[in-house]
Amino acid sequence: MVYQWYPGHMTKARRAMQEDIKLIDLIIELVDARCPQSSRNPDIDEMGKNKARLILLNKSDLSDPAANRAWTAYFESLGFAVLEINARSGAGMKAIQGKVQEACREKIERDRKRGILNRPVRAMVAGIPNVGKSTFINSFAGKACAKTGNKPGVTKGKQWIRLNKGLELLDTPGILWPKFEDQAVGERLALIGSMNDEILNREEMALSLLVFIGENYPEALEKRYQLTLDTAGADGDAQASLHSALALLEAVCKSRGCLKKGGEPEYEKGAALVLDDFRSGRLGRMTLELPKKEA
Ligand SMILES: Nc1nc2c(ncn2[C@@H]2O[C@H](COP(=O)(O)OP(=O)(O)OP(=O)(O)O)[C@@H](O)[C@H]2O)c(=O)[nH]1
Repeated sequence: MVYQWYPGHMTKARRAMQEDIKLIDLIIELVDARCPQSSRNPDIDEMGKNKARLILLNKSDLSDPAANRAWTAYFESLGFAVLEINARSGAGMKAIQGKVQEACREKIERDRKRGILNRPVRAMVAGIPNVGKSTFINSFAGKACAKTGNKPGVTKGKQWIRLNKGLELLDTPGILWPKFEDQAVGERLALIGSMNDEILNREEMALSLLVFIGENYPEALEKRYQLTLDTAGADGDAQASLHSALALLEAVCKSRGCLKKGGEPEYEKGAALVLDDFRSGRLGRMTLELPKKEA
């Protein structure tokens, strides 16, 4: 689905979410495990401040396992329940119930003190576009369930998916919009494919991705493109590193046969290939950002 980021759309999404939040106990916040900070909107912390929270690091099949652990520890240190999942394959789903209990411990305790026993936890899924909300709902609740709310004109009011005696899920996810705090956030969101590629410069994206990979996962370049990294130019000099990025893209083009008739590299094609290799995980599991260390 292609989204247009205009204020009217955002305001509407935010208002809808604020209404829905009143109905629930728990927010299940999906973030992209490849860039958990850039793919969340911290406004949710304000909007959902009185609600329990479970953060799901989705697409963890594509992210670096060590980074997943670092992010889990980071979000736990902020007081959230956290779980790595793969909504597409269903990996991690079995552990969700336990995490829901963990996140809602206070609510369950409060209910018990008031003599309310076994009141189901009501939850909503929230996240930015393309983070995997629908896939998660389908996979978690089962395809048949998630579709019941999808009948225009038939459905009135809110649809709840009863997952078990203890948990009900609002069938419409809350849409958050990304927060472009700085250029790096926008770049990471573009790299994971959560923005329309048409408006972006694929060559520039591929160049900065290649530099990032060369610095952080050099073995991936060797494995996928048979490139051995020449460290010349990696001395922090912007001009030099741009030069080496171009050299990298050129080498990728040569290695994968992205060449024009005369043998010149076809950069556009090579760039598209690098982006696709990254997004599909063919370059290996990678994470674009790590939690910031507290000073
Ligand atoms: N590799 C991988 N892909 C996933 C995972 N979860 C979802 N996807 C893919 O990510 C893409 C987006 O998933 P959706 O479920 O449509 O995301 P959404 O958040 O509902 O998107 P919007 O409807 O745009 O808000 C789809 O191509 C999914 O197959 C996952 O855990 N791993």
